[in-house]
Amino acid sequence: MKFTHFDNFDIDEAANDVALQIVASDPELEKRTKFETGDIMEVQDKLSEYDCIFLAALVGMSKVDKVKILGHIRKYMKEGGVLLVRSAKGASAFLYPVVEEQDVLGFELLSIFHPTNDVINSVALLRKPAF
Ligand SMILES: C[S@@+](CC[C@H](N)C(=O)[O-])C[C@H]1O[C@@H](n2cnc3c(N)ncnc32)[C@H](O)[C@@H]1O
Repeated sequence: MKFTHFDNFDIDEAANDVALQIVASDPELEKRTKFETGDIMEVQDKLSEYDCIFLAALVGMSKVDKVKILGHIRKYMKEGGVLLVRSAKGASAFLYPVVEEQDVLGFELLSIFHPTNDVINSVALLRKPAF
């Protein structure tokens, strides 16, 4: 992704500071990357600017919070936009919240992938339908 711009939202300023230091090791990537500190639940119209949104596994630690955050993102993201949600299966569910089909109402579920190697997180690929 040589021309893609990345906007990162994290509620924790320290997490963004560390991420910024990592990205700064690649000056060309740094130019295309922004970090904003704040609760994703406070981000509204800005979400409609993105073709693709990645939701980190630990954003929404309980099922109730995760479903609320998924609903918030669905409300504001662009129609036809893609949302990649990290999930878990088996023992990794002790560490990370599991996202199931019934949690992603209003999205088109494109794919769920459960890795069988040493990668911990599963991923669900969703699309907001274009009406
Ligand atoms: C697995 S870490 C990802 C860190 C880093 N932003 C990245 O993408 O590599 C999950 C991050 O989600 C952040 N987070 C949790 N709840 C959030 C929320 N409601 N809004 C924004 N960020 C949140 C935490 O502060 C934590 O840094």
